[in-house]
Formats: sequence, C-alpha cells, structure tokens
Amino acid sequence: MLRYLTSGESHGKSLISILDGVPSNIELNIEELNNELKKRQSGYGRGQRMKIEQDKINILGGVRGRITLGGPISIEIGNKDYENWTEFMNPMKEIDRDTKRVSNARPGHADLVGSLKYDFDDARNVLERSSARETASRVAIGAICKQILKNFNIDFVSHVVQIGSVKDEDLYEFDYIKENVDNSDVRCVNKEIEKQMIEQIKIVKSKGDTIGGIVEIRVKNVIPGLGSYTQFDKKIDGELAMHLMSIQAIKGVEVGIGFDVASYMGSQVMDEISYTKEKGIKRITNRLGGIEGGMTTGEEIIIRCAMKPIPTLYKPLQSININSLEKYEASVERSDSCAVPACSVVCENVVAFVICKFFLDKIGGDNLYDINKNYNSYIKRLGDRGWKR
Ligand SMILES: Cc1cc2nc3c(=O)[nH]c(=O)nc-3n(C[C@H](O)[C@H](O)[C@H](O)COP(=O)(O)O)c2cc1C
Ligand SMILES: C=C(O[C@@H]1CC(C(=O)O)=C[C@@H](OP(=O)(O)O)[C@H]1O)C(=O)O
Repeated sequence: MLRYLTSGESHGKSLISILDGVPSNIELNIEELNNELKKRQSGYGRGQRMKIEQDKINILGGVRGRITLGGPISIEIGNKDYENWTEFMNPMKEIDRDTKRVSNARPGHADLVGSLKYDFDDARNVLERSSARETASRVAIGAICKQILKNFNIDFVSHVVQIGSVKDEDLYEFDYIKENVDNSDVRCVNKEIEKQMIEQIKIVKSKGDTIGGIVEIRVKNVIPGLGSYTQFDKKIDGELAMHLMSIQAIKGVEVGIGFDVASYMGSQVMDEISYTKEKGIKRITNRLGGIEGGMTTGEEIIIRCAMKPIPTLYKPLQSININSLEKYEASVERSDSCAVPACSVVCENVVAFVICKFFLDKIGGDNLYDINKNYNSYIKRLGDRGWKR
C-alpha cells in the first residue's frame, strides 16, 4: 500500500518525509521534481519567505542512480530560513524561548486550540508544525507519484478559477490549461482575468487583509475502476476529499459540478452512456467529474477545492492572550496575503498521490515490469467488454 508520513517544522532545519510502497525500477526525473517544488513557491500574493527559500529535493534513501529500489523513499527539503532561526529552533541545544514567542492567538490558525490541546504557553510550538510549509513535502511526494503514473499516460493539471469575487468561468480543455497555466502569475488560464485577480490581491493586501479562492484539478487518461463501491473506505472520492481537506486552509471539495447537483434534476446531472465501435463505452457529458460509486469511470477527473483567506492579517483581528486571557489583537507573523496559486499546485500533487495509491492497489506489482503486465491484461479485458482508451 502506498503511504507517507511527513515531519519537520516550518523554521526547523528541514522537512523530512517517507514515501513507502513505491514499486521498483521507476526512473525519477529530479529536475522535474524540483520544477514542481518551484511551482508551489510561486504565485502573486506570496510573502517574503518565498524569497528566502529555494526548495530542492534531496533523496536520502530508496533510490539508486535515480531508479527506485522498491523500499521506502526518504526525502529531505531544507529550510534555508533555519540559518536565521537556529537559536530559536535547534532541537538538540538550549534555545532562546522568549524572542519568537506567539501569545496572541490568530483566529483561523491552529494557535489557540493547539496550545490548549498540547498544553503550551507559546503558540510558536503549534504554528511551526501547523504551517503550510509542510505542503512542500506533499508536493515532493505527489510529484514522485506523477512520475510513476506517467508510465501509464496518466497526467495532471491544476489552475486557479477564482480569487475572491473574480472568477474564470470558462470550461477549458485539459491540454489548453496545461499550455497556459504556467505562464500565469496566479495560475489562471485567462490573461484578462489574471490581471483582475492580481488587482484583487493588491487591493486586499493594501488593506492589511487576505483573500482565498477556488482551484480546479484535472486528471487525464485515468482507467476505469480505481476505487470501489464495496466498502466506505475503498471509495476513491472519499479518499480524495480526505486528503484534499487535510491541506491547510482547504474548506471545501467538489467533484464534477459539485454542490450544483442539488439545484438540478436527475436528467441534468447524470452523464448518459453511449457505445460506438470506434470510441467504445463513453459518457456523453462529464458532470459527475469522472467518479461514480466510489470508482473512476475512465472519464477525466474534475475536482475543485475552496481555500479560505490566509488567517494571519497585517491588520489583526480581535483575540486573546492564550495565557492571561486578556483581550489583545492577534499576533502578526510574516505572511502570505494570497496563496491560492500555490495551493493549486499542492492540491494537484495531493490528488496525484491518491490516484497513484488506488492505481497501485488495483493493478498491483512490486516492479514496473509486473505492473505493466497487469495493466495491459486489465486494459485488454476492459477492451473485450467494450471500453477503449
Ligand atoms: C500554500 C499555503 C500557504 C499558506 N500561507 C499562510 C501564511 O502565510 N500565513 C497564514 O497565516 N496561513 C497560511 N496558510 C494557511 C494556514 O496554514 C492554515 O489556515 C492553518 O494551518 C489553519 O488550518 P485550517 O485553515 O485548515 O483550519 C497557507 C496555506 C497554504 C496551503
Ligand atoms: C513557508 C511556507 O509557507 C508559510 C506558511 C505559513 C502558514 O502559517 O501556513 C506562514 C508563512 O510562514 P513564514 O512566517 O515563515 O513566512 C508562509 O511563508 C511555504 O509555503 O513554504
């Protein structure tokens, strides 16, 4: 079973993760992995931290000469900022506990409840781990998963469809998104709307406020039958939602037309089925986003995620001191004003992990050769039943 754990603090020495269950003989493109990390760091609205960090993957185990060995892969991403934080973060030595203290809980962040739950008088101990710095690890893991799935033509893309009230309402083809998204400062496909989104972020930032938005993730060339209707925890939509909702600041996940299913009649929601000798079994539409009964249908997967605005405001909200309980303005930490573009990269890679997990569960095999054999045999059987690539 494909699984991972992440460890590390935002201003600690490095982020460490272990990805277990990767088959052997997968060739890794390190440049491509680093490119994915770089994409997560960009996007208009990010704060000063992204000027300090230049995330690079350092694989410590499980890979030899860029080829996976079938054992757990250990990954390190260094925090350059640690150089400035050693005296406050060093795990092995006495540290200065007074200078970087956070006492006035930021509403919307984990500060207050984390301090109560873990019995801390300093929310620094909470925010170091609750910080979305951790998403760099998740991107590295998802990027490896993408490279596994590339062997089977499965491809991923994501883009920003809304920032605040500015929306990109067009429905684009997968390839069109792919061609245009990386040229945009906010990962928006439409250049006109991109300008409006940047303007929106600027205005909000100038007021000391923050803003959220919606991102869309698409997966192309997925085979039918990943996931299962037979048990609640085998349903791929459930697992996707769980992984996506666990990303810092994600407050909603939709598959296909999502919440709109509630407003339409059945005939306007279900995707009718057709069969022709040339195209095989196909859906005439794809409103349900490529998932039925907890299984992939073979149509493109379409998911949207809503990100709330960044909780740290330069014009702080009312709060309390976690120790004295007196009324205070929330602490102000160096912060992003909008991280929706970065979040689209995170969501895309988190989806890649889940798809890869279910793909390996379905197809099986410890090494690329066996997986290829099993894959081809499944595709052949589906072909005999009328499904075509
Ligand atoms: C890519 C990314 C960057 C983020 N940057 C910040 C930030 O600079 N400041 C901040 O307060 N929150 C930031 N957040 C959001 C917080 O980490 C998040 O709101 C917090 O951990 C509380 O979790 P919750 O919103 O899921 O409840 C960011 C989230 C993501 C995904
Ligand atoms: C470090 C990252 O994001 C951080 C996420 C984050 C938060 O509270 O979630 C707060 C900020 O941390 P800092 O105070 O060090 O600037 C962001 O920069 C990153 O995405 O790599």
